[in-house]
Amino acid sequence: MRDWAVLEEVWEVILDRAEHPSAESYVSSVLTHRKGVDKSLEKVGEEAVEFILAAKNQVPERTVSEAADLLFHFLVALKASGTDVEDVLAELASRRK
Ligand SMILES: N=c1c2ncn([C@@H]3O[C@H](COP(=O)(O)OP(=O)(O)OP(=O)(O)O)[C@@H](O)[C@H]3O)c2ncn1[C@@H]1O[C@H](COP(=O)(O)O)[C@@H](O)[C@H]1O
Repeated sequence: MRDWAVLEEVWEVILDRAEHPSAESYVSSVLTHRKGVDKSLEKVGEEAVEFILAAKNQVPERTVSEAADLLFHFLVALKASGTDVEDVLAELASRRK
């Protein structure tokens, strides 16, 4: 079993940063920004492209690093857009055959 717990940990940190913003926090800076949703969505697009290029060019280390960036910014974008991860997980689960 892979350690998916880190994804949950990062999600919990994002929720905490939303509730208790701090000046040093990148996540808080995005979530409290007037255009936070736009900023986070822009990062998702940017990181998705970087991930695609790394994977297409078969650069394993960069593919891993860009995949991590994409997952992180995707989670921030979910929070910024008011989407609950639980709903996404439930949707995925409902598609299981
Ligand atoms: N995984 C990350 C993570 N990945 C990237 N980043 C930040 O995201 C910003 C953008 O970095 P990228 O590498 O995505 O892009 P870049 O091209 O280097 O930078 P840009 O010019 O695009 O802004 C940088 O400030 C990075 O430090 C992250 N910031 C936080 N986390 C996680 O979120 C937690 C909370 O972080 P804070 O909110 O900063 O406390 C941390 O403990 C980590 O687990």
